[in-house]
Amino acid sequence: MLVRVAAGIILRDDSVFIALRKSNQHQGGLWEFPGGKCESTESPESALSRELKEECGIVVTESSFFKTIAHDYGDKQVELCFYKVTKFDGEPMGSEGQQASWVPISDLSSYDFPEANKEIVADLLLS
Ligand SMILES: Nc1nc2c([nH]c(=O)n2[C@@H]2O[C@H](COP(=O)(O)OP(=O)(O)OP(=O)(O)O)[C@@H](O)[C@H]2O)c(=O)[nH]1
Ligand SMILES: [Mg+2]
Repeated sequence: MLVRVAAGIILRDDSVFIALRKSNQHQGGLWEFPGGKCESTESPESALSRELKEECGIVVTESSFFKTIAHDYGDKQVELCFYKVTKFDGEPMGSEGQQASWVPISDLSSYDFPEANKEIVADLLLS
C-alpha cells in the first residue's frame, strides 16, 4: 500500500510547530509534522492546506516545497512531501485533541520522530 502524504514544517522565528501522533495511529506515540494523506485527485499543496486547517486550525498563506521522502515501513509505504510553511492565518493548535507545541528547532533532537522524518530533522538542525 503506497500512501502519498503532505506534511507542513510550520515555522516561526527559530521554532517549529510539531504534534504528537495518537497511540492508535500508524507510528503512534511519535512526533510529526502535521499533515495527512492526499486524496486521489488532490495535489500535495491542496492536501497540505486542507490538513493543516483540519488538524491545526490554520490557513496556510505561504509555503514552499522542501523535500520528498519515500519510506517503506513494511506494513505501509509512504511518500511524504514536506513543505515549509512560513506564513499562515490563525494560531496553530492540536485541533483534533492531539498534543502539539512550538519547539525550538535546536531542540528537535529531543523528540522521537518516525523513521521517515529523520533526514528532515537532520536538515532542520543544520539550517
Ligand atoms: N502527517 C504526518 N505523517 C507522517 C509523518 N511521518 C510519517 O512517517 N508519516 C506517516 O504518513 C502517513 C499518513 O499520515 P496521517 O496518519 O497523518 O494521515 P491522515 O492525517 O490523512 O490520517 P487519517 O488516516 O487518520 O485520516 C502515516 O502512515 C504516518 O505514519 C509526518 O511527519 N507527518
Ligand atoms: Mg494526519
